[in-house]
Amino acid sequence: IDFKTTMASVEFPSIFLNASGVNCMTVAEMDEMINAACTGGVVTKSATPQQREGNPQPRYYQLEHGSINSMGLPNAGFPYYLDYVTREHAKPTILSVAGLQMSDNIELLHKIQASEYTGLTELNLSCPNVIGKPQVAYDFEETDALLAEIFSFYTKPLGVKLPPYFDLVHFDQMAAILNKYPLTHINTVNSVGNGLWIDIDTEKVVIKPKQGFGGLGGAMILPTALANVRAFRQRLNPSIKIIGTGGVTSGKDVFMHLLCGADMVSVGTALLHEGVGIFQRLTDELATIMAEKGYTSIEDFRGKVQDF
Ligand SMILES: C=Cc1c(C(=O)O)[nH]c(=O)[nH]c1=O
Repeated sequence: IDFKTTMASVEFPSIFLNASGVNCMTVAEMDEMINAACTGGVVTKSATPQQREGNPQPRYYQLEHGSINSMGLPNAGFPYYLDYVTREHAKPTILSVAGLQMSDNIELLHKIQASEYTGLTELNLSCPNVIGKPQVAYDFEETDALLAEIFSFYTKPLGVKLPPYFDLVHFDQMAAILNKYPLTHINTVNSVGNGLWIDIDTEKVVIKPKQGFGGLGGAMILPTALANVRAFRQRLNPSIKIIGTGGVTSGKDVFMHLLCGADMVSVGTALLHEGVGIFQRLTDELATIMAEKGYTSIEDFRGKVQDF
């Protein structure tokens, strides 16, 4: 069974990607993603105009059923990632960018528009860990204004990385905004913002930044991720594809994301813990499920989750 897929006329040899932020900070990590079996390509760490150290450590902690992080957008800086994605690679790249304010986002997209890069870009509207900065995608007016400004000049393939929403009216409002713009895709969900975990022996929080508040990932956020994938698939123009992210640790989870309508699936927390070998495992497990059910193509079941 081949799991290749096409998004914005870019052919991905597999539906699997890394979640931005995991295994994608350096050339070595991005090359490892591209060279690994069963990956569709690589998504870069969200790039800011300048290189950033990020928040003080410890800023990541593994929980029993997931993770909590307040990395603070550490990255090598926009030129580093633009240079990487502009070079030839065996598989496609998605350049992730995250401004620290509106003007950064506009500036970065002007630079990409003017560059040689013709691949996909993903605008991260959902970083929960830049101290003092709200997630743009929770401000509907700002998101609308930003996309209007961007699409007044940007003509290359562009998607957005969204935070999870938890209210059906918010899905309606956000989808109505997104449907106004020629987006190639949405990537949903980013981490569930500002969770908290405590070590009861020390009675202290487990990460240093933001008094222990950080974005949640991993198995425990799978139900939230599935709801966001399904809700946006139901509401968005079919031309806007969906990268399903959040909570994937097994072929079953991939199958559920696809049933909800995901076109591609990305893996964060589980990739960090298992390494790039996870993509062969997810491929094999998904193929086994499909064989058991008599499906020969993802199109046999994509988006076909049934109501009760
Ligand atoms: C880009 C910053 C992000 C970060 C971070 O660098 O703190 N963590 C996340 O879980 N999601 C993000 O979008």
